[in-house]
Amino acid sequence: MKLNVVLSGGESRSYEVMCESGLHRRLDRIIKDLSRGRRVFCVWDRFVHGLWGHRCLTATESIVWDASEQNKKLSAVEELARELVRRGADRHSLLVAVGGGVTGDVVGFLASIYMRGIPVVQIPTTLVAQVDSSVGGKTGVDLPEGKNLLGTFHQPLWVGIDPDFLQTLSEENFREGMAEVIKTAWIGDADLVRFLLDNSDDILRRRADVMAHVVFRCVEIKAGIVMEDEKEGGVRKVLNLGHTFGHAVERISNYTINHGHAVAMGLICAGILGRQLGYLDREHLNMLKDLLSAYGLPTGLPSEYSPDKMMSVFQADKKKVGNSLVFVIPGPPGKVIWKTIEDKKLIDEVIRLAQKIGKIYLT
Ligand SMILES: NC(=O)c1ccc[n+]([C@@H]2O[C@H](COP(=O)([O-])OP(=O)(O)OC[C@H]3O[C@@H](n4cnc5c(N)ncnc54)[C@H](O)[C@@H]3O)[C@@H](O)[C@H]2O)c1
Ligand SMILES: O=C(O)C(=O)C[C@@H](O)[C@H](O)[C@H](O)COP(=O)(O)O
Ligand SMILES: [Zn+2]
Repeated sequence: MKLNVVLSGGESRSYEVMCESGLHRRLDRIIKDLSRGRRVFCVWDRFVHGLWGHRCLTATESIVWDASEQNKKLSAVEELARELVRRGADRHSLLVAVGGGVTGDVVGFLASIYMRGIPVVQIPTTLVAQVDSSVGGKTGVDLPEGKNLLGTFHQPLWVGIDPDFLQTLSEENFREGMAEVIKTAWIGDADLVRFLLDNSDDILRRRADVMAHVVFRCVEIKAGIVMEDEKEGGVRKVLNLGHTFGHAVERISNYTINHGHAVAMGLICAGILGRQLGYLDREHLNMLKDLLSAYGLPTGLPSEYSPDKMMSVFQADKKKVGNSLVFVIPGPPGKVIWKTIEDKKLIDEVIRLAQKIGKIYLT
């Protein structure tokens, strides 16, 4: 399965996303063709290299790095850049990011600034990266003050997704990816939401054909939004559903809560906000909760994420306009809006309700 992401500027700014089981075996050949004689450097997540490095991209020069959210920071970008210089990478070189969303974001960012910008190919190996981060060109690193506060838009030259990579993912990381799948389905496709509810056993077993369908459909939804609004001037904000709350959770936890779990908590908060505003009915809020629960994801907010702490971290949210916070709010599956919320008491109330949602909405 393939699709083209066509950005404003036309064909010259389009790129292919290929999703195919077994693709990892063809990557050396494909990258060689894409490189057109340029030197290629594959930057691998060290852990993924240990699992997959002998099975693919063996003909390409490798650099490994210790990928983790704690290491998604500017100093890691500098270290990798210096390694590239030592190895003779120049402005005609091509980078290939092989790993999860952290590797994709960091290597994408590095590519966007290395000698003022070189191309990057994304080879996503986690579910988060396959359904979300490898497509759309957002790159970046965290600051102690907040998530992804330094970054660029740098669209990849090509994206190669092989659902086979998902077979070696830990249970926790697979479930984490399901939070972004649920987010994407809720934004763009009521049928996919139904599919996720009806097929949780096959999905949790990572049945290859089912996963290929889920991953590709998410990529189609995300690519459609990115094609409409590459740099988040408008509709792309919906891809941030659950992220205002989620990013605050990540930051408050000092990045010890992983992105997917934080997004799951954020989706519940956003759902409660939708309910309070009369945009999401009780039945659909319960459906969202059931969906998260079917995939073993959090369905509420732990009590340590108090309204005061959350409020102070929201100040670093990139969707803020002046002093006003902008929240993405779910309606029924397939319908999402964004809205400026001035009423701080309402957000306070939402956070409190998220801490006891089981009692309030399901009895
Ligand atoms: N740019 C975007 O649009 C975008 C979208 C979504 C998420 N993100 C970012 O992505 C990051 C989260 O991504 P992630 O969940 O992939 O985290 P990650 O890259 O840290 O990977 C999670 C873990 O899985 C391991 N791993 C990777 N591939 C594996 C495989 N095939 N088999 C076994 N283990 C494997 C990694 O070593 C790591 O320990 C966050 O920083 C988030 O902000 C960015
Ligand atoms: O691609 C997008 O746009 C997204 O918002 C996707 C999110 O899942 C992702 O976590 C992204 O990194 C968040 O971006 P940010 O601009 O809120 O930092
Ligand atoms: Zn995300």
